[in-house]
Amino acid sequence: MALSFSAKLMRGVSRCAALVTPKTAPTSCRYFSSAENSRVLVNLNDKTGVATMQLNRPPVNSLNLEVLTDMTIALDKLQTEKDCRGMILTSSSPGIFCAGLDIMEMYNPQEDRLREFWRTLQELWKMMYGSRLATIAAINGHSPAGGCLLSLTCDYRIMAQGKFTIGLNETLLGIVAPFWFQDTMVNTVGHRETERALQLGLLYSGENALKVGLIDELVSPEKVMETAEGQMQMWLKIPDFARQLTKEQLRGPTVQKLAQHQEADIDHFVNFITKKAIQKSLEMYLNMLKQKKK
Ligand SMILES: CCCCC/C=C/C(=O)SCCNC(=O)CCNC(=O)[C@H](O)C(C)(C)COP(=O)(O)OP(=O)(O)OC[C@H]1O[C@@H](n2cnc3c(N)ncnc32)[C@H](O)[C@@H]1OP(=O)(O)O
Repeated sequence: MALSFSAKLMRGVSRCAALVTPKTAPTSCRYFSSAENSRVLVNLNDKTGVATMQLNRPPVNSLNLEVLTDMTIALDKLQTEKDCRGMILTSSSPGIFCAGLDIMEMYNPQEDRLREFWRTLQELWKMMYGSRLATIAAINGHSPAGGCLLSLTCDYRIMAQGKFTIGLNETLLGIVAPFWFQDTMVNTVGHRETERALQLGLLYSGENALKVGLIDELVSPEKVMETAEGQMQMWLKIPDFARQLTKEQLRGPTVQKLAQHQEADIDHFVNFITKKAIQKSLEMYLNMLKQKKK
């Protein structure tokens, strides 16, 4: 019998999210670590109640089914830790925050896996966007497409200065950002800027992202984490219930919209991505990525 998503999540939690304290860990830090979930590195500081989740899938932290599953399991686990109040999302590879969805999941896909991949992304998005935790994205490198989406689910974004870019560039791949990607962007930068950004597949420099409000701060790469930690302290000064209810009022309707159309969105995604013309566009984009290296 097929397991529901939440049943899979629970199975995953008991399987891999045990809290382990390595000998070298500071006593206030608990690490969620096991060979199985090392694609995301998570630790929770018991003194501050702040967790750090690092994407850890070199070379570019592209999001495949396994990474998305591990993130979902880790976030679920953190949210059930009553002392955990905030989370900083970052990458273990300075220079690359996240290259977005793993294009190989969408190129020549097996339908069952493709469906599971998309459902897991939907679930992660709903959990992140509606999280009870205060969430801050410490964007320490490039953040296109799904990487930008992940950062947009957070409450605050800090990006590293440099030649890094961020944006929902799906149209450059010949694909279309679904309505809930668009909604998240509209809620952040407004309708007009989203129209321009999504149609043109804009990848913003840090300076331009700051101008349009896609990020909240632009700091030198070595200051990204300490800025995130400082900002988190401000968010945690607010009583949790007041902050959480306010977030729920603002974001709840957007989350509900996807929840109500989730199955139709999966059908639409599978139907769209498996079209010959779309497969051709993905192939050309993958070739372009490879050519860029030569
Ligand atoms: C209805 C449909 C909706 C679908 C919504 C889709 C959302 C998405 O997120 S689609 C993915 C969009 N992502 C991108 O456009 C980013 C593509 N990548 C890049 O631009 C760059 O890789 C970079 C700026 C993120 C990093 O550049 P650099 O450090 O120079 O690294 P390389 O380009 O050499 O990449 C190394 C290696 O990784 C492969 N790769 C990069 N991104 C992806 C990806 N998203 N998925 C799969 N593979 C990726 C790249 O091809 C290289 O592979 P090798 O040549 O085999 O080493």
